[in-house]
This record gives sequence, structure tokens and C-alpha cells, in this order.
Amino acid sequence: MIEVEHLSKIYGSTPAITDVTFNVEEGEILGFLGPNGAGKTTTMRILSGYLPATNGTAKIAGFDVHENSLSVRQKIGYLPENPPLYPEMTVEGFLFFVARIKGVPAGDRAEKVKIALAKCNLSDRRHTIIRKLSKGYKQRVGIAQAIVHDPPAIILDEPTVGLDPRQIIDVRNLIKSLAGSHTIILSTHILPEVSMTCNRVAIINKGKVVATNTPENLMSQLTGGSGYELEIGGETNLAKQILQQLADVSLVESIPTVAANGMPLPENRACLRVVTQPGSEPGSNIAAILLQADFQLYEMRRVSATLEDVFLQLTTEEKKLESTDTAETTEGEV
Ligand SMILES: Nc1ncnc2c1ncn2[C@@H]1O[C@H](COP(=O)(O)OP(=O)(O)OP(=O)(O)O)[C@@H](O)[C@H]1O
Repeated sequence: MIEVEHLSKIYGSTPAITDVTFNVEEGEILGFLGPNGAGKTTTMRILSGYLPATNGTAKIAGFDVHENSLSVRQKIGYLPENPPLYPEMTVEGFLFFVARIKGVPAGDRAEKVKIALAKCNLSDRRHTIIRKLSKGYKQRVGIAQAIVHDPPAIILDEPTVGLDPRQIIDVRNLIKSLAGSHTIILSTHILPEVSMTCNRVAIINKGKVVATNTPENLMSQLTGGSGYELEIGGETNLAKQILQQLADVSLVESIPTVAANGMPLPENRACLRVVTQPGSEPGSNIAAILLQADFQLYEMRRVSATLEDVFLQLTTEEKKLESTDTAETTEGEV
């Protein structure tokens, strides 16, 4: 449904995005994840036909976004970072207006507006002046204007920025409910947004796509990502040697010896982290080999890489460069 090939944009002499390639299948939600300044908005604006690319092509529903920009604008719904709402209009009046400029035939407008109001939980606010709505409701109106003409593709740029936690949950649920009948690209710098809403993720860093996959595959492919944490009793170095011999074990290392209750461990006990090969499940072999060799196994739990681990591994260099700029970052943001 959305095909992006070798897209580049240079502002003056500053490259904003370079050789960006990805696609989005019909009915899918793709998360376009990257830190501030990575090139997300630039890519979204090119896809929505509002900004020409310097190089490369982007097609939506088979139409080139540059050559067929008018057709593309009718095929997509676009929620920019700051939605262009008319504050003195009522919610319903505004949606009728957008339906008209998006080419919805006059006879179909009432029905389309009614559906968009219902999908965005706005039916009881339809007569409210937009200026009087809370930020969360304004965002819903922004999404309603993006879907009122029932477009096959929807582009959402940072749809939950500035919302409170309750509003964020509502907007994420709304976005999820739109998948299937719509193809969606959602740009964000918030990791949980991607894990919670998207089928696939493209990670963009310094204008380049550095990974595209499902969140699950990205996490399982992460080097040193998944494995087990053990609390054992016995000779730690010997335990490490024994575990290292197992085929699916790639690394065994000591980790701080603090018990689950936060107290220091008794003497002669240790905690180990066992990193396993992606896709393998050697848990029962690990337990068996330790017990056979007369070690005590007090605790064993599986640990998985998170999307945050993946993101950090892929963008470490940029994180270092921006380390002085993280004071305002809240939990879950990148
Ligand atoms: N109009 C412009 N003129 C010059 N440089 C620009 C312009 N717009 C964006 N840039 C630069 O292009 C790069 C990508 O910006 P862009 O807004 O696409 O990133 P972003 O990932 O959306 O960031 P944010 O999350 O902060 O909005 C940045 O280095 C930015 O400074």
C-alpha cells in the first residue's frame, strides 16, 4: 500500500533524510521510530505530498506522491504534528468542511462525518466549538479529520504528544481500532507507543533507516539480548564453565549478587546471566546440567531484550552525542 524507495531530502546543504526505503502492507500499522531530529516529520511530509523529496520515490496505493499529489491527498489522511483545526468551527462543521475539500460527494458527507465522529468518540461533542475542547479532544478531532473521507492510508505524526496518560491510552486504542480497514504509518519518539500499537517498526536515526522488522523479531535478533538469570549455590567459576559448554549458550557472566528481596545474597551464592542464541530455549538443559553437577538452583527466570535495548544498540552513537540534551526526556521516550 505504501512503498518508499531511496528517499532523500536535503535542506540547503543539510541532509535531513538519506536513502530511506521501507514499505507498509495493507491493513498494517508501521511505527516510524526515531529520536528528535531523526527525519520523521520530513518523511511524513513527503509521503503526504506536502514536501518534495530531493531524490527517490514514494507511492501510496500505486500513486506517486509527487507526480500525483492531488490523487494522493485524497487517498490519505494526514495528522501533522500540529493539526490544522479551525478553532471557531464546531467539531461537526469542521468535519463537513474537510469532507468537502477531500472530495466526498455531497450526498455522502453526513454519513461519513457521522462514522468519523463515532470512531473517534466525538458524537457527544459534535456541536462543541473546537476552541473549547481539551487537548485530548482536539487530537481526536485531528484524527477524525484524517479519516473522515475513509482513506485507505493514514499518516500520523507524533499523535500522542502533549496528551495526558488517560488521553494517550484513548488515542492509542483509537489508532489500533483503525488498523485492518486502513494502512497506517505512525511516527513517534516514544518506544511504548510502538510496542503497544504497531505490527512493524522502522527505526530511523540521523536520517537513515537502521532497521525494519516486527518489534518481536528486532528484540530476538538483538545480540546478547535474551537468556536467563540464575541464582545458584556452589563454585561460580565451575558453573560458568559447565554452562558455557551448552550449544545454545553464547555467554555466561556474573551479575550483581542481590536477592529478589533486595538484600545481599548469603555467602557461596551467586547470580549469573546466561545469554542464549536467538530463538533457542535451553532453559531445561541449563537447569538439568547444573543440578547434575550438584549445584543448587535457587532461582531461574527468563529475560528478554526490550525494544529499548534494540533502539539503544542501533542508535548508541547518537545517544552519546545527545547525552547533554536528555534532561527533559521522560520514561519511555528516546
Ligand atoms: N525547513 C528546514 N530547514 C532546514 N533544516 C530542517 C528543516 N526542517 C527540518 N530540518 C532538519 O532536518 C532534520 C530532520 O528534521 P525532522 O523535523 O524531519 O526530524 P524529526 O525526526 O521529525 O524530529 P522531531 O521529533 O524533533 O520533530 C533535523 O536536523 C532538522 O533540523
